[in-house]
Amino acid sequence: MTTNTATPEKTGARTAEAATLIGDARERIDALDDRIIGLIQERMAVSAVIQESRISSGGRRVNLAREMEVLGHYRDALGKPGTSLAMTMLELCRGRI
Ligand SMILES: C=C(O[C@@H]1C=C(C(=O)O)C=C[C@H]1O)C(=O)O
Repeated sequence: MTTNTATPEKTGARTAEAATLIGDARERIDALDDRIIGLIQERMAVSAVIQESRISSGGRRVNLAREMEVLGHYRDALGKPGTSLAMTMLELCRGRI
């Protein structure tokens, strides 16, 4: 746990109270981002196992029908930007196509 040293200068807040609140919330965001990055790295590893297994069996790395399901899942949950997020994540997991 880091000590909150947020100042109005660092946060854009106009009062010390708002700066403290923003500093605390930014610490939570940084912790969430660390967890999100960890989950993405875990997803990349699981995806690699699937891709390697398929390639070893004579198949292709990419399965577009499955990717459409993944894209739809993110779009349903997050709207149009969810599709962009899922496309970036798929690129992280299987490279550029
Ligand atoms: C992981 C798979 O392989 C590839 C990677 C995907 C993914 O990371 O979600 C989805 C489809 C495939 O292009 C899979 O087929 O499930």
